Amino acid sequence: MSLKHISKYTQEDLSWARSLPKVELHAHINGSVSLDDLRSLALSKNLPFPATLALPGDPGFDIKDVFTLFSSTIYGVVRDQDALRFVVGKVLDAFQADGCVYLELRTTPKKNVAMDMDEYVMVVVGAIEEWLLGRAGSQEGLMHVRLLLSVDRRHSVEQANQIVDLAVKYAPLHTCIVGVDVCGDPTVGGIRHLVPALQKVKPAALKLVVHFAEVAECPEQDELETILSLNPDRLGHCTFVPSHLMDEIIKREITMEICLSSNVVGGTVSAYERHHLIELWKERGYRNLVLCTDDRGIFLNELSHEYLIAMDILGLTKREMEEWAARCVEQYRK
Ligand SMILES: CNc1ncnc2c1ncn2[C@@H]1O[C@H](COP(=O)(O)O)[C@@H](O)[C@H]1O
Repeated sequence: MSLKHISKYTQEDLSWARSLPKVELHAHINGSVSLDDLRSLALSKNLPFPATLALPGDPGFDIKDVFTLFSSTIYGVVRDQDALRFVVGKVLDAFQADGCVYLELRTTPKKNVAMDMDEYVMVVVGAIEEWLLGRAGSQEGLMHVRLLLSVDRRHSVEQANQIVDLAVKYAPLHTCIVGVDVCGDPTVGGIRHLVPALQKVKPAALKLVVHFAEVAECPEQDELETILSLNPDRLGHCTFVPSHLMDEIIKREITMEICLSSNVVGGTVSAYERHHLIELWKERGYRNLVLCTDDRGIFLNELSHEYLIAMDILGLTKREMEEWAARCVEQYRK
């Protein structure tokens, strides 16, 4: 797993990577909070929290276990407004401490006993605005924070419509809301049924970001073509993209969100040294790539770790890495 992998770096390397101004575009809120923070939260609310969990690094841990962690543990704790506010604050603190200067979070609005989807979005937005207000005028450069509302591939088209409508409704009122993401366990179900809802995103001047070819077994053969027909702004993972579609992505200069540790720890890529980033960077010469953490609470991967790992597997110098990071900052932190 990533922490073991980065043990070869010196403290000086880590400090350098942390001090580098960085962009994070692919971070799920409930996957970015640390399990220790969730444990404390559960304790303070008298909620059950398993003594042992299937965790990254355990034998046989794979991407299915990530989704089990969400359903069996994390959502059992993050289930009211207080908990959600706490989680958002912790995630923002963590990214700021890691040298992130532009953070695009994403989260799936949820209806539960404590709130409906609309209230869920307002709690997240309120927590972000409060966090930013609390740091206005501080010595540290203020991180820019933006938010995508996620549609889960298991949602019905009605749920997806509700989420897209929330993004359309709130984006003009809250500048942090910038678009819609499509996420969820990639091993279950396709997304064709969601197309009528997703088609409304771009005409509303919102970004469309989609998890793309994350696992080898694509639920529906033509799913990838369908996604590309929606003209997405960014694609996440892009692990199992057939060559002709990769040509198309590159021709259109779509940004790819590269999640090294998520893919390796989740077992969809067998080793960092075999990650598709290497082919994209070296053989295809593609540069519209942004390193991301995905679920740093689960994978224990700071964004600065991802930078060190990428530098290592691509054989880049610190200067080259600084140039890459600076290009990302220039592109996203406007
Ligand atoms: C590992 N790769 C991944 N691939 C696809 N979707 C993922 C994911 N990691 C997380 N999520 C999605 O994000 C939700 C948790 O954050 P929020 O409750 O929305 O903040 C998960 O339930 C899943 O749908």
